[in-house]
Amino acid sequence: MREHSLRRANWHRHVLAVNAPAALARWLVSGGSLTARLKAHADAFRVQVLGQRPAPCLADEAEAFGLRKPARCWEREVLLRCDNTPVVFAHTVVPMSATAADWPLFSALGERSLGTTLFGDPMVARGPLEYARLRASHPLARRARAALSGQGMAIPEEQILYARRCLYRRRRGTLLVTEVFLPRVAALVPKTPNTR
Ligand SMILES: C=C(O[C@@H]1C=C(C(=O)O)C=C[C@H]1O)C(=O)O
Repeated sequence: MREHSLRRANWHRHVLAVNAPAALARWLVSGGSLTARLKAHADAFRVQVLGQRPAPCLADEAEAFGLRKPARCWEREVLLRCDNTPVVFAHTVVPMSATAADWPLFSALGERSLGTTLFGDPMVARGPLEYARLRASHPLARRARAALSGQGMAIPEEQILYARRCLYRRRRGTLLVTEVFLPRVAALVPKTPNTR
């Protein structure tokens, strides 16, 4: 069944526009690497790779890239797991127009976090965060739900999922990361008292 990849979300520059519960809003606006922050809330952190393959980007991703229609991209989808609980579904797309020199580490990442390659590289420019409420019909909400099926953590269809996205640039390449925050992220507790 076509997953309505033309379904778009309304992406906002200000987090208040998505009216997220406070426990989620804190994660949506968190600066720096999400990986580093999640690691501070878990004894064990894992990037579970769901797939990395060629695929057309979504309609609202084409818009973010300034393209008139979806372009073929390298697509990477992962679940970020804290103490084996999935807390974020992350979806990253790199237009095929980018060269290996633009994102030298992307293709061979495996279960290493993408964040470690983005935040450690002075050549990477990070754009502003954007926020959205994803209804069940949004392709990324569908994929996040599908990724959790069979893990006893089914998300009710009527539940809104909160997401953020960020455009990164390096040399002539662009890379768009979208993070869909799963309900269980709200229950994470810092492992060290001064972590927010
Ligand atoms: C961008 C980051 O990398 C994280 C890791 C990702 C991956 O390995 O695919 C994708 C999105 C992020 O949540 C980060 O840590 O901030």
